[in-house]
Amino acid sequence: MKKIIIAIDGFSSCGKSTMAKDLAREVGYIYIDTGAMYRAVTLYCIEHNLFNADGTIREEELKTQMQDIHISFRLDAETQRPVTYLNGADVENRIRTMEVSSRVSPVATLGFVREALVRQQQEMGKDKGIVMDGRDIGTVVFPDAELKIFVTASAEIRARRRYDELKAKGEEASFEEILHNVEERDRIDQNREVSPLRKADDAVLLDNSNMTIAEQKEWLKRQFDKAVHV
Ligand SMILES: Nc1ncnc2c1ncn2[C@@H]1O[C@H](COP(=O)(O)OP(=O)(O)O)[C@@H](O)[C@H]1O
Ligand SMILES: Nc1ccn([C@@H]2O[C@H](COP(=O)(O)OP(=O)(O)O)[C@@H](O)[C@H]2O)c(=O)n1
Repeated sequence: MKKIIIAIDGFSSCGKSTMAKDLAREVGYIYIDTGAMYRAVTLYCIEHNLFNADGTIREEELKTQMQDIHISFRLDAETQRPVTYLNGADVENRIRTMEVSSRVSPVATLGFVREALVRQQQEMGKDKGIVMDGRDIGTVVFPDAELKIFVTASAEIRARRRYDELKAKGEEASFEEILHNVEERDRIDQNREVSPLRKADDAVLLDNSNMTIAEQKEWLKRQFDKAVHV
């Protein structure tokens, strides 16, 4: 069967990576979470004092240090889930904190950051057989992807899902803070100059506000089956 590229974009916390990961496992494709890459660059900035006290980024310093930032994914042998590595260290949990969530979108507005990460993402997908999720996959990274999905759900539902997830991990979280973060990131992601978040004209729209994880998984599998059989 021919191998294709599946691009899944959409708003924050709506279930993109959940469905992308499930599909990749089921059909034997590679899964790449591009949000994890922007989060890893953000963690690097926090750990290397590249944020000023007012929250702005020391852009020139980050630009010269981009060549020192190496991001990779490895499969956890036990869970079979991908784990994000930054310069050889497992950062999977550290990139999911509220601190990183609150700083990542400004980092993702920087053209030189996007150029470096997009280049790596295109390299990862050059042999196809890949499911990639993010904000600009169907529009910029793989404009010729055979299957493009754009996912959305109401902000309250998305914040509730993220809140439940953090609670389950035992992390302190406030629903109001998460809702604010989700809305703020959507605003920055949609309004940035470089590769703003938008639905590609040929993407299939999915509002999963009232869908279960199992339902959206089946829906995506049907889209995949259609795309590989044309
Ligand atoms: N349809 C759904 N119904 C309820 N919870 C969901 C659904 N899809 C995903 N989730 C949960 O919502 C949270 C955010 O999902 P995630 O896949 O990380 O979103 P994204 O990749 O879009 O940020 C996760 O805890 C996930 O388990
Ligand atoms: N392809 C991508 C992926 C993420 N991002 C940025 O990285 C942030 C974190 O992405 P994410 O996918 O981990 O976000 P969640 O929806 O999972 O919280 C987004 O809010 C965007 O600012 C991006 O600009 N382009």
